[in-house]
Amino acid sequence: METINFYKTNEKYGSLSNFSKHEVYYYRFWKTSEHAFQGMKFYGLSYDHELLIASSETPHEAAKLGRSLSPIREDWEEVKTQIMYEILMAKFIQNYDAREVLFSTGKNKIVEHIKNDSFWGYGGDGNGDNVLGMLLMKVRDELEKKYDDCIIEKLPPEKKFPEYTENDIGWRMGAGEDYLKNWTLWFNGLSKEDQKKYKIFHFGKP
Ligand SMILES: Nc1nc(O)c(N)c(N[C@@H]2O[C@H](COP(=O)(O)O)[C@@H](O)[C@H]2O)n1
Repeated sequence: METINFYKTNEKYGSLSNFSKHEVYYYRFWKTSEHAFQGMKFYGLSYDHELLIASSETPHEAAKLGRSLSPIREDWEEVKTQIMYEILMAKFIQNYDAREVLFSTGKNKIVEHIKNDSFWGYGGDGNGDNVLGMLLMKVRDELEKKYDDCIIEKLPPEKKFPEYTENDIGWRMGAGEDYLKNWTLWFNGLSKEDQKKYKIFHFGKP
């Protein structure tokens, strides 16, 4: 088994970094998964801080803000790993090209090669916890297993809500609106080949 190190976003495995340019929808739209992670430190606590991070231009700015603004959520240490997992799931479901990079790591070990972070990364001497690498491997293994099933199980909006007509107000509010928004993000994140497969499965033609 090889070890795959990643750090800089312009390198081969750069899409695995939270700093890679992949938009994520997680409670709201964020420019990168780093924006999402840093913003969640203030979720339900300070909308102003959340908004400041959401509107920051780069993931570096988002990280700087997230590490300097205060106070952060009291439960942050307990919830941060689960939140990172959910954000990564969202990122790799919603971004086909990033998912391809993740899948290209095969069964190999993934390590965030960062010297000054011994929680999320390898920590300089290899004794770091590498939590980000562990989560990426978990997301990779779960998505690889479920992806095909997911394509088949996720109903098109018109099949999920057969009572709604094409211009129904139900698509612009409540459950119909949420489903349509999430479904569109999910569908747009599929490869062209998977979109075709999905249409054939549900509608009998691409
Ligand atoms: N590029 C980069 N620079 C650093 O200094 C880092 N610590 C990281 N690691 C990433 O930072 C995020 C966590 O930040 P907190 O310190 O918990 O606020 C997470 O995305 C790590 O992957 N990256």
